[in-house]
Amino acid sequence: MTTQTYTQIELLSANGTVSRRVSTAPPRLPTDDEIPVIDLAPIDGTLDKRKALASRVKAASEYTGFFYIRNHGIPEELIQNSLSQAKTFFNQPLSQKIKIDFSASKVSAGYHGVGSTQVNHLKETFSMRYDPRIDPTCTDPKSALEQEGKSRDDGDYIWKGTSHLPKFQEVTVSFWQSRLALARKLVRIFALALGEREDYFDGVTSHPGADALYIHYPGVPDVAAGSNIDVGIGSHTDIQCFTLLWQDDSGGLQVLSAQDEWLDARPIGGTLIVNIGDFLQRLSNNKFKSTVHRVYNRQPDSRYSMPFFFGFNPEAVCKVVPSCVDDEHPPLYEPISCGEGAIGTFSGS
Ligand SMILES: O=C(O)CCC(=O)C(=O)O
Ligand SMILES: [Fe+2]
Repeated sequence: MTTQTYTQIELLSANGTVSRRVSTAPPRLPTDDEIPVIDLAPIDGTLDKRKALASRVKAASEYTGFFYIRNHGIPEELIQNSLSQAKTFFNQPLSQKIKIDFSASKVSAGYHGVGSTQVNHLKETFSMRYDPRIDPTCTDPKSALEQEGKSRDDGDYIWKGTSHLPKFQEVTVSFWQSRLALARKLVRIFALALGEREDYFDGVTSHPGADALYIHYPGVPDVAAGSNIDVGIGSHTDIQCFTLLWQDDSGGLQVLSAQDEWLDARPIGGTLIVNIGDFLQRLSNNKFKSTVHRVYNRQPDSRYSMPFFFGFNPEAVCKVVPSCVDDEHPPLYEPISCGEGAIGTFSGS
């Protein structure tokens, strides 16, 4: 009989640095229950179909907090075009990329070079955030910007510094819009999965957190020699409600199982990954799991991924969802806003 051995890791969460027990065994493939592939086609079907979908989402959210989605409605061509734009952007000389330096941006968007965020990693990122001007459901973007105390120029910074790249803005915005629409549909499934009416969160998603990243993990030419360095993203949880993640074929994403073992969340063609973030775990009174994950890119080639982090309206104060509270499960958390929960932890990483 083999015995499992464990070690402790330190990781970043919305509650600061926390320590977790982790098996020292190499990552294994997840079972179908641990990280299921869920067909999203019923999302546009009848209420009964949406409820059946919600019960699958509930099971996955309560177990590992990660699942793949198939038939998500985002055209493969748009994903591939976005990937080409990401590659074109990162292939530029550093002098060009830092024209949209993240630290000089007024809206926390832009370029982060290798080694510039607090999570251990070897990666560079391009990030954009929610902008009412490109949200097709926003009827008055001008006053929305004024309310947030922002000007058009703040949001234009990343587009001005990339305007020499043909179609970069057009494709990047279009991919962002398609994931925003998908996230707004999915949040209604989460509402059902939590035992509420499906419009429960609608009021807090009019100008939601919607941060989209292009990530480039450079390859490690001599993997054996580099085996001691961090190659990817260190262990962390995502801080908002949920993440929609596209990853290329490289592999390397590892997810902590309910039994504290690393699972290999391998890429599956035609799918995106959805994972629960800290804020949704909090609103669910810990029923849904915001799960620790990390990325290793131990290969000579570059790895690319494109995550989209979805949160609620930053100022909306949200309480633990009533259906997750009863005499035996009193609320574990005070009401808080998604913006407050994320303060200090979002760094474009
Ligand atoms: O690159 C990936 O596959 C995952 C990225 C990630 O976990 C993150 O950016 O929070
Ligand atoms: Fe993550």
